[in-house]
Amino acid sequence: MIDKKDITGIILSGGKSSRMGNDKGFLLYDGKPFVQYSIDALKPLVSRIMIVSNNEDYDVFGLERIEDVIENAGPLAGIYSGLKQSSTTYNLVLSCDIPLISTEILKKLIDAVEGDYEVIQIKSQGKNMPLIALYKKSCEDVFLKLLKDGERRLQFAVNQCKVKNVILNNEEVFFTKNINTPEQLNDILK
Ligand SMILES: Nc1nc2c(ncn2[C@@H]2O[C@H](COP(=O)(O)OP(=O)(O)OP(=O)(O)O)[C@@H](O)[C@H]2O)c(=O)[nH]1
Repeated sequence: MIDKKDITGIILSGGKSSRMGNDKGFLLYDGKPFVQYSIDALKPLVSRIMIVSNNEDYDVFGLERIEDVIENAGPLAGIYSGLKQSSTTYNLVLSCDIPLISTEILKKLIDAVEGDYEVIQIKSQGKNMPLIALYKKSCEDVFLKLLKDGERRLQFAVNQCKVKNVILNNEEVFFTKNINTPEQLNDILK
C-alpha cells in the first residue's frame, strides 16, 4: 500500500455545469454539499487536498484552492493545473459531482498501482471514469503538450499514457454515479 504522504487529492470543481444550471459542487445531498463528499472520501488516503476552481466560493471548505492555468478548457486542463501544483508521485483525482463516492472505492485504485502504469481509472458498467482515477505526476508534461496543441478530450489524453482499468462489480457501481442533470439529482434524492 502506498503511503498517504505520497498521495495528493485533486478535486475538480470548475466547468460550466450547463446541464445542471448551477454549480454542482454546492448542490446538497442529505444536507451536505456534493464537493464535501469528494473531500471526505479522499481524506483518509491523502496528505494534501486541493480544489481546482476559479470560483472563490470554494474557499469556504478551508482547503487549498488552485486556479485553472488554462480557463474554460474542461477537466483535462483542471487535472493539469492540479498536477502542476502537486509535489507527490501519486494523485487521486475526483470530480465534484459524485456524492455517493466512498474511500473504499478509492482504495481500490491505490491497491492497483503496479509497474509503470501512469493512470489507473475506474471502469464502471463498461464506462471508463477518468474523473475517479489515480494519476502519476509524470502525466503533467504529456497533458500540457496536448493542451497546447488544442486538445481538450480527457479520455484521449489519458489514452496517451499507460492506463490500467479497475473494473467494479455490480454492487460497487452505485458509488460512482455522477450527477449532471436535475433529473439525475432527483433520482438519488428519492
Ligand atoms: N477545474 C476545472 N474543472 C472542470 C472544468 N470543466 C469541468 N470541470 C469539472 O470536471 C467534472 C466533470 O465536468 P462535466 O460535468 O463534464 O462538465 P461541466 O462543465 O461541469 O458540466 P456541463 O456543462 O453540464 O458539461 C466536474 O467536477 C467539473 O467541476 C474546468 O474547466 N476546470
